[in-house]
Amino acid sequence: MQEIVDQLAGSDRGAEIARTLLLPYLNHAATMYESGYATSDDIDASMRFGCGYPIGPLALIDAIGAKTVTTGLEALFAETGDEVHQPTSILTTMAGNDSTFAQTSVAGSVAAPDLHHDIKVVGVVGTGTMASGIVEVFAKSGYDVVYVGRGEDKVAGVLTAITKSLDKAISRGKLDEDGKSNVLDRLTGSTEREALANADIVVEAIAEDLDIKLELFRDLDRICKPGAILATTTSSLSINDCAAATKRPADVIGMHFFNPAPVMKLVEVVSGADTSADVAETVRALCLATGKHPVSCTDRAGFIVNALLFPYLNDAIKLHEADGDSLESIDEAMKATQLPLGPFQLLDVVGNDVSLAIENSLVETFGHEGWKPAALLESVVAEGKLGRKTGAGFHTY
Ligand SMILES: CC(=O)CC(=O)SCCNC(=O)CCNC(=O)[C@H](O)C(C)(C)COP(=O)(O)OP(=O)(O)OC[C@H]1O[C@@H](n2cnc3c(N)ncnc32)[C@H](O)[C@@H]1OP(=O)(O)O
Ligand SMILES: NC(=O)C1=CN([C@@H]2O[C@H](COP(=O)(O)OP(=O)(O)OC[C@H]3O[C@@H](n4cnc5c(N)ncnc54)[C@H](OP(=O)(O)O)[C@@H]3O)[C@@H](O)[C@H]2O)C=CC1
Repeated sequence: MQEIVDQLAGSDRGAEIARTLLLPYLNHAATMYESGYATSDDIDASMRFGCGYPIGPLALIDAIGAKTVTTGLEALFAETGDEVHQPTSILTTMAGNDSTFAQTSVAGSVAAPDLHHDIKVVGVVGTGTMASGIVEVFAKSGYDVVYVGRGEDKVAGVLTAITKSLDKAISRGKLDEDGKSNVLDRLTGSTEREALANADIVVEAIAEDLDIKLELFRDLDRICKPGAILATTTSSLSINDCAAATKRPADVIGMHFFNPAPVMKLVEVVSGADTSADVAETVRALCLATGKHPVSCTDRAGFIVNALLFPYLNDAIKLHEADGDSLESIDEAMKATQLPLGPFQLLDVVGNDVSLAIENSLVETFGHEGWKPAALLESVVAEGKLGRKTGAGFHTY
C-alpha cells in the first residue's frame, strides 16, 4: 500500500497522470459515502472485488491522508473550475480533524443473510459474455442451470466456453475430469424461454436496451412459477423499470455481476422500490453460496462501482484528447498504481457500447457536465470499434 502512496506522490508524468485521474475518483467515493448511498465497507469492497483494485478508495484516502487529498483536489479545482473537483465537505472536515474512514467501518457487525427461498434450479437468459460467465458460476457452485439463447449455435457456444474454462482449470490442477463432468451435467441449454418455467431464480444478461429487457421481463412474468426471483445484471438500466413490466415487482432485483463473472468476486444486490427484504436477503445468501461477495444498494444509475469507475474511465479518454498522452502511457501510469488494467484496456474488456450507455445514464442522473461522454468514446462506438468483442476498440486485438 505504501508503494501506491509513494507512486502517487512522484514528480514524473506517470504520477501526474495518476493523480489527475485518481483524485476526482477519490472525491466521488467520499461524496458517495457522505450521501449515505453505501457504507464505507461496501464502497471499498466494491472496487476491490468488482475491479480487482488492490485497495478501496476510502482506504486509499486514509493511506494518503485526507489533508493531502484535499490539497490536491483544491489545486485541480483551481485549474478546471469543475464542481466535481471541489473537495467534498467530509474530506475537508477529515483534513481538519485528522479522522479516517476506517473509523466508520461496521464490518463484522452485519448478520449473515438467510436463504428464504429454496434455490435448486437457476435460469439464465443470454449467451453473451456475462451470461456465459454467470452460467459457469452457478454450475460450478452445484446448481442446476437452465440457460436460454437465441439459436442452437449460441446455446452450444456457452457449452464450448465453459468446457474450455473447465479444461483450463484441469490443466492447472484445480479440477479433475469427474468434477468437469459434474459441472457439465448440471447444464441444460434451450432456445425456448418456456424452459425457465421451473427455475427458482432467473438472472437475465441480455443486451443493454430497455425495450428488449422490458419485453423479456413481461415474458418471464408469464413463464416463471409463482415465487421465482427475477434478477437482472443490467449495468445502467433501472430495476424499477424492469419490475414495473411484471405483476410481481417484489420478486424483481438487480444482481450485478462483474466481468469476467467467474473471476470477479463482487455482486451488487440492487433493491428496487418494491423489492421485498426477503428476496434481497435470499439473493445475498445465494451470492455467498457461490463464493461471491455481495454488497447492497438501491436503484440508482451506476449503482456503486460504475458510478465510481466510469467517470474515471471517461476522464482518461478526455486526458488523452486534451493533453495528447498516448493510450499506452495512460494505461501504464494507472497500472503503476497497481490497478490490474489500464483504463483503455478495461474499456475494451467491458465493451465501448456498454460503457457509453453507462456514462449516458450517469449524466442523466447526476447532471455533471464534466461526466459527458468523451467525443472519442462516441466515435469508436459509431465506428463499431466496441472493444475486444469486435477485435478492436481503443486498442487492436
Ligand atoms: C461494466 C459493468 O457493468 C461492470 C464491470 O464489469 S466493470 C469491469 C470489472 N472488471 C475489471 O475491472 C477487470 C479487472 N481485471 C482483472 O482483475 C484481471 O485482469 C483479471 C483477474 C480478470 C485477469 O488477471 P490476469 O492476471 O490478467 O490474468 P490471468 O492470470 O490469466 O487470470 C487470473 C485468473 O482468472 C481467470 N480468468 C481470466 N480471464 C477470465 C475469463 N474471461 N473467464 C474466466 N476466467 C478468467 C484465469 O483462468 C485465472 O484463473 P486461475 O487463477 O484459476 O488460474
Ligand atoms: N460487458 C460487461 O462488462 C458487463 C455487462 N453487464 C450487463 O450484462 C448484460 C449483457 O452484457 P454482455 O454480456 O456484455 O453483452 P453481449 O453483447 O456479450 O451479449 C448480449 C446477449 O444478449 C442477447 N440479445 C441481444 N439482443 C437480444 C434480444 N433482442 N432479445 C434477446 N436476447 C438478445 C445476445 O444474443 P445474440 O448473441 O443471439 O445476439 C447475447 O446473448 C447487459 O445488461 C450489460 O449491461 C454487466 C456487467 C458487466
